[in-house]
Amino acid sequence: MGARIIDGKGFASGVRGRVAEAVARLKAAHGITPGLAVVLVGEDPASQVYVRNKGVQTREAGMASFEHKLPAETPQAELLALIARLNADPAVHGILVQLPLPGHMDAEAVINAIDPRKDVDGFHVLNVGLLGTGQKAMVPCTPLGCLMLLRDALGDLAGLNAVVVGRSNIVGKPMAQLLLNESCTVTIAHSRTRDLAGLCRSADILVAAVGRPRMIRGDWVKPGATVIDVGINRIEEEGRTRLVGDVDFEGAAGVAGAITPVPGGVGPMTIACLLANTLTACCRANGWPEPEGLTA
Ligand SMILES: Nc1nc2c(c(=O)[nH]1)N[C@@H](CN(C=O)c1ccc(C(=O)N[C@@H](CCC(=O)O)C(=O)O)cc1)CN2
Ligand SMILES: [Mg+2]
Repeated sequence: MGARIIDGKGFASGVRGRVAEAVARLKAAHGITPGLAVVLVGEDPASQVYVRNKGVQTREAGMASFEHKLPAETPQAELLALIARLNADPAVHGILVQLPLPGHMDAEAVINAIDPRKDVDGFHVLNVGLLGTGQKAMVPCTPLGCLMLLRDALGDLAGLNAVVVGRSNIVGKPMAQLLLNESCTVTIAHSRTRDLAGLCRSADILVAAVGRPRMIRGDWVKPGATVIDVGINRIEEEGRTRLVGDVDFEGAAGVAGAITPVPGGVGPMTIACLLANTLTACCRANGWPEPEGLTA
């Protein structure tokens, strides 16, 4: 195993510490506490864990946490009415609706009902457009976390060949956009891409976000490349449940220059960047300078 293991868990803890320091400064200087509202619809077990962790980490950073838990069968109009109240609430600087939503809801309509200035997930179509045109946006948390890890590992990313495997609105597309904004040469690959292995082997930066356990093999990785594994797949192996990424970690770590593990790589950056985005939204709402090193 030659690759440096990128410690996302440790890096995320540092980001949360910097957010907490900035929050303390805002409180002392202006008497304002950034507030994050998280909405969970239904009882999906993984979502319940993520929402609980968001609440805990929000409070640990000194911010106000508002949790709204609605039954799975809640009519969409009721969720939209809650979002309208949160949009109008001056104590709430960030709003997040946990995904996935129950099947009867139109996720796009729900997300686009959030005030874009409070859209700390960066999923609102206005923020997608702002990011796509290189303007100041709220940036989706997981890709923002990947970007922070890449900048830390590599410094200037300009001119590097980046391949993003996966084209979701939540990770793949915004990740590609962020890398393009860093002047990388970016290719988005997906299930219909031809010679995926060959394409991956051309990447200085390889981001895997496909949701298929260990799909990216060691011999798909260019020697010395930086591999960012966004996958979180629960598999049954040797009689127990294991969490694995979209990359064959053992194989890729023998070839790559640096690689994120699963767990403990990209995952913890998601909530750290949510806190950073909430702080950013609070600063922007009040016309204060943005926190340094916590935005794209
Ligand atoms: N509205 C949103 N919904 C969802 C998002 C999101 O960013 N916004 N992302 C995911 C879930 N998610 C946060 O919501 C999330 C996923 C994973 C982790 C994490 O820390 N993973 C750990 C492993 C945890 C485990 O054992 O399961 C890791 O990879 O090390 C945090 C947050 C979908 N929904
Ligand atoms: Mg991880």
